[in-house]
Amino acid sequence: MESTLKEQISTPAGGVEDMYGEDCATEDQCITPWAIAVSSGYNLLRDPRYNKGLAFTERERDAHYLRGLLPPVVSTQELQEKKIMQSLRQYDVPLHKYVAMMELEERNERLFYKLLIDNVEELLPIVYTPTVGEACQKYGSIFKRPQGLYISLNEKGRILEVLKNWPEKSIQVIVVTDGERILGLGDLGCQGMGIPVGKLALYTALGGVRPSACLPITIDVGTNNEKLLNDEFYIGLRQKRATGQEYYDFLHEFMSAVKQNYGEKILVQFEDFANHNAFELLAKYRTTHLVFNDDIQGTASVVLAGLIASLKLLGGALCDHTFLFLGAGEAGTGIAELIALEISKKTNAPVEETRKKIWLVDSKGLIVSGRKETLQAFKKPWAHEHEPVNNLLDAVKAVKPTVLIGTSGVGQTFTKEVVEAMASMNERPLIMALSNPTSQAECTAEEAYTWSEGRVVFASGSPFPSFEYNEKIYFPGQANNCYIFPGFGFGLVMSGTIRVHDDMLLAASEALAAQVTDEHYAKGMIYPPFADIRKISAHIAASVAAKAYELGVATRLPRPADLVKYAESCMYTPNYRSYR
Ligand SMILES: O=C([O-])CC(=O)C(=O)O
Ligand SMILES: [Mg+2]
Repeated sequence: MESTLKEQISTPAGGVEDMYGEDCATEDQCITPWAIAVSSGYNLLRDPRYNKGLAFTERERDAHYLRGLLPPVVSTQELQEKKIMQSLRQYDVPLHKYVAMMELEERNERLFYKLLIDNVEELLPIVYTPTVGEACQKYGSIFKRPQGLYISLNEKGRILEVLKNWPEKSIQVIVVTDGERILGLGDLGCQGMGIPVGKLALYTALGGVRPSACLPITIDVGTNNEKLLNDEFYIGLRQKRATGQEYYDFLHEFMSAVKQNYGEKILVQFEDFANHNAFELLAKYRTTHLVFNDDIQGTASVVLAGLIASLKLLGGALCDHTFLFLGAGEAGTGIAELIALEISKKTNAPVEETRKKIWLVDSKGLIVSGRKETLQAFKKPWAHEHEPVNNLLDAVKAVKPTVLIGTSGVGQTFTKEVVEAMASMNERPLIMALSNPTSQAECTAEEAYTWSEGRVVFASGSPFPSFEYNEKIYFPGQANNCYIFPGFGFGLVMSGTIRVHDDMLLAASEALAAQVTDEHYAKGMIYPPFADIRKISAHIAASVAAKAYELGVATRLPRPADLVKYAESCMYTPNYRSYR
């Protein structure tokens, strides 16, 4: 009985499928069909997972009690897509587009993902950075229906019960935040929920994880944001953040409940935690759970990919370059460590040695050995021998970097003087202004190109449009972790991997860099276009899975022979299914 139903479920997209069936990444990830509550008639139109709106066929309208509930016309998904794109384009305000997209997701999930996949370059800045940042700031007013789980201190001792309230049972990926450092916008408390929701939308659209397997979670331990605490529309706990033992005990209850409820292969992505918790949580859980910190590891992997690719434009090997960071938090130290690791693997030099060409500046100036005693643990490896230097411009002059990377969360810090100094020392300086959203970028693409007289190789965390300067068009790259985490996570899930290893991050970087072609290099690009992201994610997933098999942490056996093909065949596609 079960095998017959599974055959029905795995009918190729476009074929007739029992509407009780879920589309599933791999056969053993299928939910047993009878476990799904099925609606018909009016409720079917209200069920975003199955609703097709005007695209229900005559036969489906008869079979599922929809006659009269819809006007006579039968539309196609393509026509629906065209109509919604047209109406989205009429909004001038990005936040209005964001709200319209969220409403679509709540109305018709497949249409939402079809739009996002087919128009990724246009819609990414709406459902993701920069607009998602503004959405979080105003989440109290935007909030209509829960898009994920809210786990607050009120649920202490009952987190397992709360997880069971979520309607979907076969979860593969959780993105969790505690809202303390949302992008470069600071503590947004419970309103940080927009971030896990946005990240998981990309897990599906960019990486191919099916929507029902994704669970956004916001842990609410309070907020120190006075503005929110005094905002009558604030949706979170109205108290200062719990810290210390209370915080760690609560997080521990959460991590234990997650593993108990979903098993060993559930991927937990930590997102936008503050530095002081992010490193500790990652270090604590990476040996017992399948965890990934996007801000430390995902950002590191995407930046390393850009650096590997950029060597075609800059020349030399990675070990020939000197790196200077503004910002020594999760992103800065995460990237620095991965660069040091990659150089170490390539040159056989110990990491302690390869770190020496990587310098970091924090709010107090260059991190140097004289400051070692007062530094937080994650900064200590970067305290090299040097006299004190207390600002970025002087640090650029002292260190003479070939690569300058901004991860401070503070906007407009790559001033004209800083960019000019980089350009005076390097024929082709590489500058990455990674802080998000756009308002926090260290400089704009336009500034980087004009101040360097068009010589810079530039990438930023949030998108900038192409820019014409001296009759030449420049294409800034978007060094955002969304190139990595969807494919990375998909690779872990499809191979049943139980632990993340740094070598998988390196594998993901290499896979992404390998997708940059001569055509892209000719335009000065060091990242491939987002339009190809599904293919890119399949390659990243395959490389990550291959590494997991090599390391013996992948449990899905036998290993598929062609991992790229396997990844592609497992990916969720948003085309409508036919219902019997
Ligand atoms: O969300 C993004 O665009 C990138 C990211 O992880 C962050 O800035 O925290
Ligand atoms: Mg983040």
